[in-house]
Amino acid sequence: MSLPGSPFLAYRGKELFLEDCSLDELAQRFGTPLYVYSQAAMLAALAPYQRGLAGRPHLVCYAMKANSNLAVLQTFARAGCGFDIVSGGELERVLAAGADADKVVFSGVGKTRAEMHRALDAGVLCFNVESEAELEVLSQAAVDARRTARISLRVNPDVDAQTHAYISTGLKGNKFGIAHDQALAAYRRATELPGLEVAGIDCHIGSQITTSGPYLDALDRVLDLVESIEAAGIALHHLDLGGGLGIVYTDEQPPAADALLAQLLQRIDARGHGHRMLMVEPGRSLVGNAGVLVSEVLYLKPGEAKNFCIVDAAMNDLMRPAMYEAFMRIEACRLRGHGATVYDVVGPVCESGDWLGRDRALAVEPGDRVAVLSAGAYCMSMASNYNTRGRAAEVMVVGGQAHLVRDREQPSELFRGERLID
Ligand SMILES: Cc1ncc(COP(=O)(O)O)c(C=O)c1O
Ligand SMILES: N[C@@H](CCCC[NH3+])C(=O)O
Repeated sequence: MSLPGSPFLAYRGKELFLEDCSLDELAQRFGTPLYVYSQAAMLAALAPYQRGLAGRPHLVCYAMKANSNLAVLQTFARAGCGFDIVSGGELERVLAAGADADKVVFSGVGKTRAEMHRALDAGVLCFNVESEAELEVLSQAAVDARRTARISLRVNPDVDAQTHAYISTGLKGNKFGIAHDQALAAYRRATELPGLEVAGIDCHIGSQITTSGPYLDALDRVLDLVESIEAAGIALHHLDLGGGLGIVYTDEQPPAADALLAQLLQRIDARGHGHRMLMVEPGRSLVGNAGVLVSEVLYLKPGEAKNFCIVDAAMNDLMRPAMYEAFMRIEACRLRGHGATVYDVVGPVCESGDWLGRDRALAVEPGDRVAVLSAGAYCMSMASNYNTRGRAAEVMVVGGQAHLVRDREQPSELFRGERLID
């Protein structure tokens, strides 16, 4: 029986497997909490993007904030992907993973001068600029570095992505991008400034988007702008459509990437923009359903109002439920014969917001392991050391073999760089 979201994850008899690896056995071998990723699932998620864009100049830039493990980055770099980064730290990571800087786009509303200098030295493909003020600073940085910064302006189309308020980015109340009405003036300014070369335009309206309507609305707004920018004599080489496509956590039905792209390309072609290089910046949809978090049941605590299943993973390992009240499926790694009890699945962190799932029917005993599904995106990459907890280890299954791709952080490593005062 395979589970929603991933054909790579299924029960075989009583045991939960990711590809050919029993999650219970991986937990015994590597300890818990443990993130486990399937490389095959990541590449399978990339395929519809590549299919959807085949035959035209394009670049799939993996938005690495979703999961920045080096082996994950290496997987996408070897598959020909570029990367969407949002910090100097992400730049160092992609370079360490063997990616080409000239396939990197640099997004983000708050790039520092130091980050701009490093990205200019590395030779990134494009800066996705998010304000006029940033344009001025980038121009100065490029002149100082005696380099040219290729730029695109991120436009805020004021379109509702119909997602959680915290992960909507394309509404005028959001901090992201340059307002549609101000974009043409910003492009004019960009052509006047030294050190800058206008390369394209981009737009990203939010994350976990499950219908194509908002994408089509945003595209229309962007193409309107492209037409007025080119009418003003400013050439745009590429069109970056951003990321944001949702995944299945429970019963969502997002369009497949190739189906979504077919709709967008039809609109692009119909309006006469088919010659442009196309870029996309998917994050969650490439990795989300390719990973699970495996955790051990420490204690079962029956209560008057609630039963608690206390596990060894916590909000510091996986904060989506605490932060967005996000629903993530939780399954036993080994099915038991007895009936299920309804539990809140919680971690050891000292916060009542430290929960991974509420009101979940589980048949488990202490020492059993559970898997939080769809945990490949925005889980390990958002982990922290809160309560001075070391971050989990990470394993990647490649061709049926499990590889430890990141060690568990040990408690004694967690105060490195701190000093006592004499
Ligand atoms: C500029 C930009 N590009 C791409 C992404 C990736 O989004 P997602 O992981 O939803 O595909 C994000 C995150 O929302 C983003 O801010
Ligand atoms: N962290 C968010 C997604 C943020 C997308 C980045 N702008 C989540 O877990 O859903």
